[in-house]
Amino acid sequence: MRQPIFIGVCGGSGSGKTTIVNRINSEVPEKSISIMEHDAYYKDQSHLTYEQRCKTNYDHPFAFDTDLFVEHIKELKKGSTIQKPIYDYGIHNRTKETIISEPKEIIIVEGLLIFYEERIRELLDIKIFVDTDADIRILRRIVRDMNERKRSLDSVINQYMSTVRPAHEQFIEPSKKYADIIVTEGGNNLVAVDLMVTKIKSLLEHAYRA
Ligand SMILES: Nc1ncnc2c1ncn2[C@@H]1O[C@H](COP(=O)(O)OP(=O)(O)O)[C@@H](O)[C@H]1O
Ligand SMILES: Nc1ccn([C@@H]2O[C@H](COP(=O)(O)O)[C@@H](O)[C@H]2O)c(=O)n1
Repeated sequence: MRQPIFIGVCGGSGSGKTTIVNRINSEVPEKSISIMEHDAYYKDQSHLTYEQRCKTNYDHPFAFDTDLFVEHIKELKKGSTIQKPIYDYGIHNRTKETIISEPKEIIIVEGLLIFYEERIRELLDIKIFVDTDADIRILRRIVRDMNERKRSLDSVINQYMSTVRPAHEQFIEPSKKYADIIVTEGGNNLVAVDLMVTKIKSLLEHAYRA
């Protein structure tokens, strides 16, 4: 197998990164893509109590174990299999389990800060930024965090004002300039999904022929 192609999908929280990645993944041949979520690499916080973990700033680069993330991406690039951490937003911590991630032809790297972090950015072959207005992002985040991440409305609003919004302005929005492609609206942008799927299928065809 040739070296994998790394496609980065970046954007603010609630922009639709996960939705677009899942859509692309469901439309390409089975088992041709591995997904590397930067969120899975939030630092292990087992030494802290739950109350202390609630106070962590999860939107700052310090919250992530980017060393391990970069090491794992490089392992995949070399053709090795990795043990990817599994993150549980409900307890603000990694679980004890890991999941095997294999070096497929296409590797999608997803996260808030993947374009901000130069050492991640430089490993990406194609960089896509999902650009969604702030009002839409916060509305989506309220619904998702209350339904899926067991958060109260008050906690979502407080977190948004104290860390999510400032980090978006400081780290995420300025990193948009590194994008090769800017996709509006996220997962329901079917034209963007179709373009990416077509590109990936063509890369796969060349990989099999090479
Ligand atoms: N185009 C869209 N229209 C409506 N809801 C969307 C759209 N894209 C994503 N969502 C919803 O918004 C929430 C956040 O989307 P998600 O893909 O998790 O964003 P991100 O990974 O960027 O934080 C999810 O509940 C998702 O179902
Ligand atoms: N324990 C945690 C860890 C992260 N978050 C928030 O998740 C956001 C990133 O995930 P997206 O799918 O929305 O990109 C980030 O903005 C963190 O605030 C959290 O709330 N709790």
